Amino acid sequence: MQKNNDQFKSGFISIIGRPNVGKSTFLNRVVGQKIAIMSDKPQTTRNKVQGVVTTDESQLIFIDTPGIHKPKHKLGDFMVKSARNTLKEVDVIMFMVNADEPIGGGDRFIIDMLEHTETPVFLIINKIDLVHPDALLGTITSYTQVYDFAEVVPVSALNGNNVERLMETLIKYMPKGPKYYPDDHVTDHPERFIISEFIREKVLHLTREEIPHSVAVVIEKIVRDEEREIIDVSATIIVDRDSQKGIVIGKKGALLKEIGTKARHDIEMLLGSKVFLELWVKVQKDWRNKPGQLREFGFRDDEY
Ligand SMILES: Nc1nc2c(ncn2[C@@H]2O[C@H](COP(=O)(O)OP(=O)(O)OP(=O)(O)O)[C@@H](O)[C@H]2O)c(=O)[nH]1
Repeated sequence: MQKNNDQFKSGFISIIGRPNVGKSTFLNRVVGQKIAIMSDKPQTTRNKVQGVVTTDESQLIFIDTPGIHKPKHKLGDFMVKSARNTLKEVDVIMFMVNADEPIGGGDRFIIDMLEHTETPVFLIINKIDLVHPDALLGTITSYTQVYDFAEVVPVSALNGNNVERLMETLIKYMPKGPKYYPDDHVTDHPERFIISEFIREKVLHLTREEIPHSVAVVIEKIVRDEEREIIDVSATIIVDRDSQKGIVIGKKGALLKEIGTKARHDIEMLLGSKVFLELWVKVQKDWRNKPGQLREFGFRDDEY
């Protein structure tokens, strides 16, 4: 039953943590739809992705911030700036860490960033399915010794263990507020962005360590062909170096074909239509260090 409007609670939650701690996995679990890219390689989430969870009494709006790390090049600067600014705007910060790894330099870097924030910070110990409960206590202590967390919640984003309790606790911290989004709204991003992320995800999965994060995907067109009842999608995969172009294409184009087949499947699910996907590969040297090109690929400094 819908509660009275003056009882409704809503707010914004930022998920931060070192790359690979499971932020996207968590988001996908609570939102219940594949909207944030998942990968076993670090730093695959580069744009802010919002997931919206609406219940009868509340609406939680999640911001999946890029993995915070010490900036190594221009792209890193964009990511850190974005993460830092979101911390000020939200109602709760979820600081997610790995249950099976000790506190490290990357975590301390984030904790330093949290020093000056007044927003309540939850310590989320993820991947508890990988550790013995006895080991958990030591991990918790190592974090609570260095920061005064508003809540400490161990979860497994993968199998859902304790996620429900985390959601209930989050709701407690939300202020009274409006329903910002309609009930069926799960993401703010246009289909274009999600499609490019699907393709990028396949490139990263299928090329393993050979292609680092130096890959961008630009969607050239999405056109519905009413007669053929098909959607034509054309996209360009942009890499740093000639050698990477060869890797992405593969022997006689085999890898590019596999990337295309897998991405097409996801895009068809998203759009609910048959899709014809055309992929190109282009070399654009050193694109990560050129602000002009970063903007062209969708990284906008002034948005943050
Ligand atoms: N065993 C286990 N694995 C998990 C859990 N949550 C996430 N993973 C795995 O950890 C890896 C990284 O998960 P992601 O969700 O992509 O991590 P992320 O924090 O979004 O990574 P970035 O986008 O790089 O910041 C994937 O292989 C997940 O399957 C968990 O609760 N248990």
